[in-house]
Amino acid sequence: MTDASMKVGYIAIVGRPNVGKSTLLNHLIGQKVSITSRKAQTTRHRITGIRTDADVQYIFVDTPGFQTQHQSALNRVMNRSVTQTLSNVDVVLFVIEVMRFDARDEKVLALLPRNRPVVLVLNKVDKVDDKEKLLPFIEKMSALFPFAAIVPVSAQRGGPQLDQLLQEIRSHLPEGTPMYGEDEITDRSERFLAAEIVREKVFRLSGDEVPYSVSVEIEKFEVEGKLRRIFAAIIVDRESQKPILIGKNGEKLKEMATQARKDMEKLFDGKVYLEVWVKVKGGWADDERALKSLGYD
Ligand SMILES: Nc1nc2c(ncn2[C@@H]2O[C@H](COP(=O)(O)OP(=O)(O)OP(=O)(O)O)[C@@H](O)[C@H]2O)c(=O)[nH]1
Repeated sequence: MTDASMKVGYIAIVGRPNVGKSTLLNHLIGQKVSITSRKAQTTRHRITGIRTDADVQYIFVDTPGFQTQHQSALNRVMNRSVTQTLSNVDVVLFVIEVMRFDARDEKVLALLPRNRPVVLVLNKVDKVDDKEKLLPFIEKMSALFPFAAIVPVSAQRGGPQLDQLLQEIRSHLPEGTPMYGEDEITDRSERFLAAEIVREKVFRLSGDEVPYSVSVEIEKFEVEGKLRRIFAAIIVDRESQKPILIGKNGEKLKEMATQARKDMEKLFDGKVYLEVWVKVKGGWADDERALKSLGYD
């Protein structure tokens, strides 16, 4: 299929943690693909969201939260990933919280490419009572960088501002042939998305007690007509972290699994049977589980 009037391109979303990048992505593609959480830094994977309209295909690249507080190896890798992402896209969306521009935003600003269009997205405008204050803020921001455009939005509420943002992005995309089918919203597998959903629930429901080293592995993913059977392991480093996730009488784990299952059913548009358990990395629990799972079918 070659269609000269079709525009196709990559868009990176950058910004310090918690400005609403994941929320924005979810609204722009109309489905919950990237994970969001009140807790900063939950997006560790590079996630691609795809939106296909009649004459344009937007391929969104979500980047890990830009970490400016600690200089761990992980954070350095994350920052490097921001830089790499930016050198491979057609448009950069730099997201900040409207009326706020702090030292952390400044560090992200320093990474922005000069040879690509950068659109400044002022998110959370719903929090601004006095809209008159907006204009001076926009003026202040436009003096900092040659932005291609400055668009105020509420990623949470959506509305016409998001259409305006899409139009703005479209104007910077090159003409091309669509790379994905119309109904594809992500090139990530359902397996990957299932793991992301479970991981989001872990962060949402266990507050600050759980370290970022927690990961989720999908050990089995079976599809039977419209039913999906998903077996997910939450992997922790130490035995002592297990009870935090499991909770009293297993209640916390049960709640995580219930919420995750509901999200999955919405996303996959079908029934989900979900089993979630906590596993200590490299521990004996692996073997026990492996044995147990043999007898499942
Ligand atoms: N009031 C308001 N809150 C918003 C808006 N957009 C996002 N939020 C909230 O801001 C918080 C952070 O949103 P995320 O989308 O997880 O932020 P993020 O930038 O992806 O964060 P990291 O993954 O940590 O980099 C959540 O509690 C959102 O509900 C908005 O337009 N208005």
